[in-house]
Amino acid sequence: MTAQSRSDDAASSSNSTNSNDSTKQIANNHAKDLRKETAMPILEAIDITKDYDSRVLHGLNVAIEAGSFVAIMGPSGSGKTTFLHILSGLDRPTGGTVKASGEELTGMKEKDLAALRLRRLGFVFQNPHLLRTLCLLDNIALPGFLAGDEPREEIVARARGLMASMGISELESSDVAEVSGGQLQRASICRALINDPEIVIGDEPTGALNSASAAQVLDIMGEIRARGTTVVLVTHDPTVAVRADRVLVLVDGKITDDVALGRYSPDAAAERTARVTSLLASRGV
Ligand SMILES: Nc1ncnc2c1ncn2[C@@H]1O[C@H](COP(=O)(O)OP(=O)(O)OP(=O)(O)O)[C@@H](O)[C@H]1O
Repeated sequence: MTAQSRSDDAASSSNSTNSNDSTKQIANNHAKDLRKETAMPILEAIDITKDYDSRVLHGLNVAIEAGSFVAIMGPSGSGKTTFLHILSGLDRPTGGTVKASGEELTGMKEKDLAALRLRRLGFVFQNPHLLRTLCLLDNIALPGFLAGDEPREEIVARARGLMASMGISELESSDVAEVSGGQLQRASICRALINDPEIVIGDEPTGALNSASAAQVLDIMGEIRARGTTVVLVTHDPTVAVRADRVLVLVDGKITDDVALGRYSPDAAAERTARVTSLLASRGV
């Protein structure tokens, strides 16, 4: 066990009570009015292709419903991250169209895309890209300041509420280098949520965490989604994918499987894990 994972374990056990509260508070902070949902997909990929030296995405079509939790899986190099970046406006496709709530991202100017990413999407990566020059509270509040829609005190209050909900209140003034990987990832989820996004995008958000911290992050993701925020994750890990209600498998830049698992419940975890594992095995993953 590494020093980092030991400190994650300590953090996760000392924060277990907070984590239970966490979910309620996230819910309050990020409750979406489900009645506002429409039948229009919140994200839609139409005939997406991407060429580097050769073609890596081959005409992908996916419609993601508002409020759903989608896991994208597949072998290394199959195009998962490329597709996620295109879906979320971090990258542009070579061909095809991406729509967010019916609005085309593909032809948007970079300035408008950046504004959309800032206000409507929240990103959680395997390695949290927090700024070393800022304390955790300021890192979390920063996207709120950048959006510039609200008084700073309100943004800071929301950042504090999110930190409390994730059990990391005591780390407000900490430097990025002073906290464990699990705590850092919880801070990066707070940052992703600060502008109350419609969609949380994750690229292996538990990939660098020990199992206790990973489970905590997954519980948080599940709660975010349970309140109506759409969650789209890339993952290699079947224990992450079983939390999703839909699993897409990408092999050689094509969607080979699109499987509806239904809502996660812990009682069905083993059965769902077996289903996802056998699906991946059938694709040679
Ligand atoms: N910026 C780039 N320039 C050139 N080729 C790239 C670039 N980004 C990705 N690729 C190539 O595109 C293909 C798909 O890469 P991508 O990272 O999307 O796969 P992945 O399924 O996410 O892989 P992993 O699971 O290992 O992260 C790979 O062959 C990769 O080498």
